[in-house]
Amino acid sequence: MPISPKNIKEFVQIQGHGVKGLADIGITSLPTQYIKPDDERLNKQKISLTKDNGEDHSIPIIDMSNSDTDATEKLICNAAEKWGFFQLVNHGVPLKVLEDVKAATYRFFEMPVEEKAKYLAKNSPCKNVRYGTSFAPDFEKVFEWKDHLSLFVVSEDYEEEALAYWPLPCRDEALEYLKSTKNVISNLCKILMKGLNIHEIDERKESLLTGCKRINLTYYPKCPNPELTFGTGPHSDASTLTILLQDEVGGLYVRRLDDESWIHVPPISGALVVNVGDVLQIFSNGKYKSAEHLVIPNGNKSRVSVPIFVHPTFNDIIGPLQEIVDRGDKPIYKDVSFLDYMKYFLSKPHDGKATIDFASI
Ligand SMILES: O=C(O)CCC(=O)C(=O)O
Ligand SMILES: [Fe+2]
Repeated sequence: MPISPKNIKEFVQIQGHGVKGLADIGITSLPTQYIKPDDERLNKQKISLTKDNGEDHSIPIIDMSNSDTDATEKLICNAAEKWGFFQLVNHGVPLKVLEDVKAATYRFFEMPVEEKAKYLAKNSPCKNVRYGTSFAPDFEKVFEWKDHLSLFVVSEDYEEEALAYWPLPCRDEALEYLKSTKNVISNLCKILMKGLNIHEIDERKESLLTGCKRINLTYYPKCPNPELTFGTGPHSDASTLTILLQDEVGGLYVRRLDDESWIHVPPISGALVVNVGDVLQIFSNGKYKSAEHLVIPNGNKSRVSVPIFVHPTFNDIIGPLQEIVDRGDKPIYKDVSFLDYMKYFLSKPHDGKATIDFASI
């Protein structure tokens, strides 16, 4: 079936075929709606090597099973300051849980369009379950080459809602992934707070850091011209922390904080990629940094990833943490409502690190 650029939006977004639908009918060149202007693309000059003269320059790889916990904690806080990104190995989440949620992602996206379309925003029986494409297609001039299923976890009794509404091909696996990552997430929060000299995490603080979560099952189909587009455009996350499971295909790049070049995040079997989000940069008054990152799709294979965005609740106000202000540090961010922050993030295309200006003083 030939597709003219005129009906791309109808086919991909409105009918819900997604970009996977375009890949499945075998398009051989990228529709113009996905082509980024030349000066915005990731060209080779902007990429730095992960290995140079035998030296490894990639983001830190941190082994959580190291018996020297002080040293591990320092590595984590240091990575959050200097990179905003690191990979965790031996984190305690069973490999099977990770493999199962990747397989479940394929199962969801391989369903017929009629099944997936039941979860489009206009059809979904639950507002916390959303199937969609690109990032913010209502606001983007150029779309991103990806489809996703977003599962929001907004309350303590999320399990009941999940059992009732999450799509069956991925429901149990996504729930298991969520449960199995709970410890590592709370452990990371504790360590990162300790690095700010905050030693007590009461219920209130726990909720501020991790009160809501969103799991995205993300599908980047094989792309006819990957060099002309983004699977995910340059952005930093609006989260406190993001825990990301990627498969073996690769294509995730992070912007280095020192020289602003982009560096590949090499897939490591069983590892979780962790990144600092804008909210933690704000909470820490700029000590921890949310780094920009992007995804280039692959020309030969589809790729899946499963991020968990960990964030405050939509009733929370975010700003530099009270302990930091009480210590006398001059706040560089003002208090803003997290709901407003999120609304702002979702009302524009991905635009690098610009969102955080919303909270800058
Ligand atoms: O798919 C990935 O590797 C990263 C996706 C991402 O950065 C995001 O969804 O915020
Ligand atoms: Fe991201």
